[in-house]
Amino acid sequence: MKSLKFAVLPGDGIGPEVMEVALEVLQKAIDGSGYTLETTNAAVGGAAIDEHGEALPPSTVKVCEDNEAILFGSVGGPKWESLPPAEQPERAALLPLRKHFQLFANIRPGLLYPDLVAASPLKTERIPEGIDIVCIRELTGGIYFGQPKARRELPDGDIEALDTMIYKRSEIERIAEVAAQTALKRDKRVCSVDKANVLTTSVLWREVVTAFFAKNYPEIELSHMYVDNAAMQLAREPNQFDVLFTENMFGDILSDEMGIVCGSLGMLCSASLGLEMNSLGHPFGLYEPAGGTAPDIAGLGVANPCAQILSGAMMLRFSFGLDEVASRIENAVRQTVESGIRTGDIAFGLEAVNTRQMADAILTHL
Ligand SMILES: NC(=O)c1ccc[n+]([C@@H]2O[C@H](COP(=O)([O-])OP(=O)(O)OC[C@H]3O[C@@H](n4cnc5c(N)ncnc54)[C@H](O)[C@@H]3O)[C@@H](O)[C@H]2O)c1
Ligand SMILES: CC(C)[C@H](C(=O)O)[C@@H](O)C(=O)O
Ligand SMILES: [Mg+2]
Repeated sequence: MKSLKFAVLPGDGIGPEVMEVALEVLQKAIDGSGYTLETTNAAVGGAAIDEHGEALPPSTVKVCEDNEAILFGSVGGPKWESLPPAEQPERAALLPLRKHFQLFANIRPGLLYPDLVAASPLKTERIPEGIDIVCIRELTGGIYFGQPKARRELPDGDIEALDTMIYKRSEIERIAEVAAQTALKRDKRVCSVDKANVLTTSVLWREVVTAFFAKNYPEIELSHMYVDNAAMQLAREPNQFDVLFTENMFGDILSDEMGIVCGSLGMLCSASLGLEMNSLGHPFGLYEPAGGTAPDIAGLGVANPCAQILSGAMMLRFSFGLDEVASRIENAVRQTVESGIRTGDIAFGLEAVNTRQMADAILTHL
């Protein structure tokens, strides 16, 4: 038996709830395939603060380093919001993990099945065929990581705080390559989103992206859009996009918008990849739902597990090369949703099921 060796970091809030059933789905999907799951659990986020006194204990980093991929839940929540900002789960665990493994390429598919259009806040006639776009978000640069970050009291008693937005040409080129490779497997259209009418980093972004595509990928149709317009266009006509390509913070904001336009954040999975390969010769990656710990429904057992399950499918595809198994999981999720079995966030008129029932239905479609 060959083993699929990955780290499991459930985190906080709905993280452990959706992780538990996602692992069952992965297990069933590989049953009889000659593979076995070899998972190692590690504490992260608020759960790790409670257990070990820090959000990202060295032992957790070690577990991640010793594995071929990371399946991540989500971190954060009201319980830890009163801690000093630098110690909070998001900043002290998730961002350092992304940086540590240089996971600069965040891939978030915005897929709305035709049967689910009623769950989108958009009018059905605007999206009769559903939605199929993908957001490529730069994940280890920009204002999230730029130094200095500071907060200080001024002589007149006022207070100021600053974040710094920095991009290097090399950082822009390496994520442009990911956008291009993604587009080549799709409709060969990339829309690069920036704020080049205001930001210096965006001026560089646009220059570098334009030159990069002209030189390396003339067959791809490249367009540029300001981020404010992109936010509006995404709500107006999402299918005008094929690959939506942008920097870190714009991608964070636009991908949540894409999530709801595609029915629910509970459906939005993601893969974060770098250049490092695992011992199997596939990209090492971190796979996580794009949404958070959903404190408003955590503990109730009603969260939508699809984003976590689909993140697991992305892991099988990218980090283990198991395309066929990944597709089977994606089909099982799709068939379940199409059969009308839905958690509350996507039920819209149908009777809502809970996390367990949703997962059971997905299991029966495998
Ligand atoms: N990757 C991560 O770890 C991650 C991502 C985003 C937010 N967060 C953290 O999560 C906490 C809550 O953040 P927030 O409330 O702004 O965003 P959120 O994504 O947790 O929740 C926003 C809304 O979406 C809903 N939602 C999200 N996932 C869902 C699912 N699977 N099923 C059903 N509904 C779902 C929630 O119920 C809520 O109404 C914060 O601490 C935030 O920093 C973590
Ligand atoms: C929790 C937070 C740090 C994170 C981000 O902003 O990248 C999240 O919102 C996401 O979209 O993955
Ligand atoms: Mg986000």
